[in-house]
Amino acid sequence: MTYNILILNGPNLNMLGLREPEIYGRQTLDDIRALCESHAESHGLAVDFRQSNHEGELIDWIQQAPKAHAGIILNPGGYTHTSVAIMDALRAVDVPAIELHLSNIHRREPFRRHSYVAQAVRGSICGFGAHGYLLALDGMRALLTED
Ligand SMILES: O=C1C[C@@](O)(C(=O)O)C[C@@H](O)[C@@H]1O
Repeated sequence: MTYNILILNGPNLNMLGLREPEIYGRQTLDDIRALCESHAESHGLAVDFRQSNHEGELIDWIQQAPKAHAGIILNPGGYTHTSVAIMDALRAVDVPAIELHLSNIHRREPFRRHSYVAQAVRGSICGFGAHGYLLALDGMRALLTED
């Protein structure tokens, strides 16, 4: 069985490669998409990889996920720390979700230590750069095959 995983990227992640490379690395979001697609393929998963700078669009995608996706991996960008609405959307759908950050949000400014999204997900991964996406795919596969 091939599980289709929705990977959502929030605001400013389209700027990866240019954006604060000392924090987020030099890989672009397209590089990360390619890494995810090849990792997924070799692990019996399919990925639907998306990015939006708009909170409502991310919420629409979360709401629609149960129609086509077995799990959600979400890097909410700055909405991590502000969005009750994204937390509520994740709670509204019966699909397991994993929160992901490239940087270690616990070692940065104090306002990044709080995540609304963390309260609506099965687990969180942060601080491993682009490799975190692959860890999240492995974690999602384990969740789906153990459930
Ligand atoms: O946009 C981002 C990226 C981020 O989610 C990360 O991947 O490390 C961490 C957030 O605090 C920040 O606003």
